[in-house]
Amino acid sequence: MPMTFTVAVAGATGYAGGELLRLLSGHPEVEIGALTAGASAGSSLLSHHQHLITLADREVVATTAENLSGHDVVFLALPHGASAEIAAQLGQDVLVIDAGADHRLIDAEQWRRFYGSEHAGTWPYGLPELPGQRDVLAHTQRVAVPGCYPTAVTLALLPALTAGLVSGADVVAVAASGTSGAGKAAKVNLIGAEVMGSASAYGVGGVHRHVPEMLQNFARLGAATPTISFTPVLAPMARGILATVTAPVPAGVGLAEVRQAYADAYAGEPFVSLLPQGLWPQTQSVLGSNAVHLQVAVDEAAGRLVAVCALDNLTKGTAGGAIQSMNLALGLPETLGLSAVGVAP
Ligand SMILES: NC(=O)C1=CN([C@@H]2O[C@H](COP(=O)(O)OP(=O)(O)OC[C@H]3O[C@@H](n4cnc5c(N)ncnc54)[C@H](OP(=O)(O)O)[C@@H]3O)[C@@H](O)[C@H]2O)C=CC1
Ligand SMILES: CC(=O)N[C@@H](CCC(=O)OP(=O)(O)O)C(=O)O
Repeated sequence: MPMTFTVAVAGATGYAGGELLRLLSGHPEVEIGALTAGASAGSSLLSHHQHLITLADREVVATTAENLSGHDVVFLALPHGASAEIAAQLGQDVLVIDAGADHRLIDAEQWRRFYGSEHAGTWPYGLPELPGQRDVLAHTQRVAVPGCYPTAVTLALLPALTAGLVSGADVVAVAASGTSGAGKAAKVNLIGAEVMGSASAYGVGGVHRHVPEMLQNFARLGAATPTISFTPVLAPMARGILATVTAPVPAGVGLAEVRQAYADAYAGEPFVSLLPQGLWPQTQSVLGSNAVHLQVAVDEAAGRLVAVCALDNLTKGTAGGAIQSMNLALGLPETLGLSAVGVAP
């Protein structure tokens, strides 16, 4: 094993690629190698990410197996489909970490239904907080990084599911996301005049492609027949996700029991925190960090547990989670190069 690992980033000009490079620039055990993209190959990295000043001399090249070869680690931050295509051309000896969705789902039929293409197969899922998942990630050359909403919704409900306080049926989740979650490609609904001062729901009615990923995670956590109604909301901010997740809880289950389950489940977690009572998660507190902030309540009149979760979609929701998984797969300390401290205000 080398002391320093060489790392390539495909999709370097996008938002996920940019966040990967911001974090990798401060990682003590990596050396940044090839940076690739699509149509913008041939341009300077700084023309896409002015904040990455320490990489000012770098040029973006085409996303080819040849340009990505010769590295210890390859991060894929490409659109769905493109990552599976290039991944199939990379050797088994290289650690490949896919920030996209191509290798997340187990069920090929669900993939076809929500993504409308052929299933590329299933890779180990890069959510170390799932029980037993650190062992899986410690012995893998392939990682499928979770979607940003599934990370928030899964971590919001994980302790309640593993403690048997909720069954995973009749879950309702509403999550507001910053616009960087939609990527950097120009779209009319993302221009300033449409987004500034306005929040809007989209993907309503069980059609968002993160639904099967959330249900898959609930099943991993013991839910026999999970169901979820998920509504994403576009919020007028660049980064951050605030997810409110509710589920039926049996009569007699009180806040003290619920809080204990969350405190126990996340006691040793470096990035996931149950906030002290009275504090509610806010996106500004986690921005730029790999932190996940949680708070819980029991709505006795409604008979539902309420869990609120905040994370940064580009950090724990993508690039930070990817680097956390990389650290585990390379045998490095899991938290290396990552911070749990946000940049508020
Ligand atoms: N943004 C987020 O919060 C999250 C993103 N993800 C996933 O990460 C991946 C990247 O997302 P994001 O950064 O937001 O997207 P962006 O649109 O911001 O970036 C996409 C990147 O892929 C490159 N690219 C596009 N098409 C091709 C192609 N055919 N061949 C090679 N390169 C190509 C683009 O290069 P060029 O400049 O040349 O167009 C760009 O570098 C996606 O799979 C997304 O779903 C996952 C979780 C959260
Ligand atoms: C605000 C916004 O548009 N968010 C994206 C989710 C981003 C994400 O997690 O990406 P994957 O495509 O890799 O799953 C969306 O809803 O499609």
